[in-house]
Amino acid sequence: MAFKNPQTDSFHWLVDMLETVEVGLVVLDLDFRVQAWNGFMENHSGITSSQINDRVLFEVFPDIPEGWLTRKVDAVAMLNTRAFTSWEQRPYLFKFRNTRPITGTEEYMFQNLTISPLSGPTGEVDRVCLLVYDVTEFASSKRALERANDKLATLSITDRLTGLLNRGAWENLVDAEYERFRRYGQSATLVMFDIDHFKKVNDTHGHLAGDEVIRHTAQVTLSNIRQTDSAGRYGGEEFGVILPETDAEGARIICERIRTAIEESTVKTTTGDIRYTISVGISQLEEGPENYMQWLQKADEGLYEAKEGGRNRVVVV
Ligand SMILES: Nc1nc2c(ncn2[C@@H]2O[C@H](COP(=O)(O)OP(=O)(O)OP(=O)(O)O)[C@@H](O)[C@H]2O)c(=O)[nH]1
Repeated sequence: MAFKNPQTDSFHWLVDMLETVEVGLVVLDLDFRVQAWNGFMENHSGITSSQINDRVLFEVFPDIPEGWLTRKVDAVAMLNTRAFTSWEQRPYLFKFRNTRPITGTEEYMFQNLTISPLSGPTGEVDRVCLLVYDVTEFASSKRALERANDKLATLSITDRLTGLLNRGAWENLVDAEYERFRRYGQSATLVMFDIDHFKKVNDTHGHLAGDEVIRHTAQVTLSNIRQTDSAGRYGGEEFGVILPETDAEGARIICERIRTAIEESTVKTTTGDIRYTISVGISQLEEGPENYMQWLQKADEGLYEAKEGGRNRVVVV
């Protein structure tokens, strides 16, 4: 390690210690010329202290964000105070490959960084010391945990068969839409629909083919609604869609499109081709329902009427 001119013998053991410690230690003068570079930095960069000694850091490591580090170091030197950056703000300063076996999935070493002012004999800050901590294991497990939590959060609101919202999540949105109407008077329309004679599909073609029909229904629905609309699987073969800022007539057009698309399509399964239809109930939110459940009930009445009226139709209530 290139600590220049250690003054006394007793200084050597201190240098040895800093040489072997599992933390990166770099001393820079205020022109960013490297004055010290310990074993950790040598091992991970492949650059020895004699190779980098007195060279400008940014010339050896062009990846280092020069503007950012300059601002940090200037502030440290001017205020004579330490600065800290965590891997969450900036994953690393030195792009070192991650070599740890346990966290082998991470390509680069995550680093926390401390920058400390160092004063010369006159008491003026004329150097800074960078301490580079390898926090890959911690960062890696935290990121894995975050990914797992995200996945769990998604799973807990998603219907496995169709990828639509599950009943609980969808009902929460119906509730939220109802509250928006109560507070801001923003209208919305609710759609409930159900596959006609679905029991016969299952009985004739089997449960797996029935599942295929349910999936197909979800796909047709998704491809006919906007991103701001929310589709959910309400029950076995019953679906719901919230259409914000849409009136009943607008909803009827969308629902007719879905109904026709399904009527005209064929689901090909290993047990044969399946043709099927759906019945649809529509309820625009106006004064009347006292809670979201009553709104749901109204749309369901429309669905019931559609079934009673002969199925394969859309009824607005
Ligand atoms: N394959 C499959 N079938 C399901 C699923 N969930 C519910 N079912 C079936 O869906 C059928 C629903 O039947 P019914 O409620 O009698 O209604 P339907 O035969 O569709 O008749 P109508 O609604 O009156 O037109 C039942 O046979 C359930 O077993 C599922 O996830 N997969």
